[in-house]
Amino acid sequence: MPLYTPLTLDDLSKILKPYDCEPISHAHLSAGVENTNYRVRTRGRLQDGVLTVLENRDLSSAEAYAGLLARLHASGIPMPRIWRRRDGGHVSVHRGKPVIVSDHISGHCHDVLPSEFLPVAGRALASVHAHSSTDFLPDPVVRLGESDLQHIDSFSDSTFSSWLLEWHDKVCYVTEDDSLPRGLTHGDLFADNMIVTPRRDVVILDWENGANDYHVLDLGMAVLGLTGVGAIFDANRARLLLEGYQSKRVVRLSPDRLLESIIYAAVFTAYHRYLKHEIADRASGKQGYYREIPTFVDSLIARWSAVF
Ligand SMILES: Nc1ncnc2c1ncn2[C@@H]1O[C@H](COP(=O)(O)OP(=O)(O)OP(=O)(O)O)[C@@H](O)[C@H]1O
Ligand SMILES: N[C@@H](CCO)C(=O)O
Repeated sequence: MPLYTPLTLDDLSKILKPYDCEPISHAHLSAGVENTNYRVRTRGRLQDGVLTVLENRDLSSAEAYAGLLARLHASGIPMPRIWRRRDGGHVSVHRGKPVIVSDHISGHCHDVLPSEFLPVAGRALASVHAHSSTDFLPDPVVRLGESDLQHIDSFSDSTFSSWLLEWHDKVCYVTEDDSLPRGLTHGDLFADNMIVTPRRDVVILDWENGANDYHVLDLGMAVLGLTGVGAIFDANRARLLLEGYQSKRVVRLSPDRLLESIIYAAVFTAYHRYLKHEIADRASGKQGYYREIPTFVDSLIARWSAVF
């Protein structure tokens, strides 16, 4: 992945001063595509940190995001603790870009979550959905608005544009049903946003899509993010994820509603992959990545009844 903001030990030393620690060593974490992440070992803190340059936020949006992370961590959500500066704030600025630091979580970040951890991931998502307050939660992020839909018309892969628009038309009603339970959602529960710890728990990273949204849509995103093997939906993996979720959260899931929520999450994700890797950043090394999603949706529809 591209390294948007290279940082030297000297840069880190300046950034970390308000957190009362001094960097000893640092290493770029190359897995993410949106932000720049470095792991840092410091004198002053026992636990390593992950320093994140929030590449797509201004200072006030970064402060709101950091405040959300701090509140959610304090309420017991399984996520890294964000570091607080001496002056009580969480955000520093490096060359005009906002920077936050969180605890580094030891463990393993899998490309494909091994199936034995799917119930654990389901339980972790249920604990997110059990969060009771909606104070300070951002508005839904997993949405395509009018300008997105107009933009799709201009994509040079016209087969893909038609696929996006047709499916959006069929399933967008899932974002408009106010009778459905809503509350805290993660909005991007893919394997690369989870660390499996040595205690075999799951810690959830990257809350950039965190919002007050429909739980079923978030569960749909998790099915999209965790049940594929290659680009193919696996009914047994979905069963394990849903069993874990339902072991902690007793809800009646409508298979049809969940299927359409997964497809909405798929349309949203495919659209953003196209924007990111085919238009905005053709050097990301992920060209053609969006094509996995229509393949996933075909296999999902063919195999969905095997889940129940
Ligand atoms: N607190 C942490 N502890 C351990 N590893 C971390 C931590 N934060 C990030 N990482 C590692 O860095 C990778 C990228 O992190 P993250 O997903 O937050 O970045 P991003 O650029 O926002 O990525 P994307 O938008 O592609 O999901 C993770 O997949 C994980 O391997
Ligand atoms: N989960 C997204 C990446 C954004 O975090 C994807 O698979 O394209």
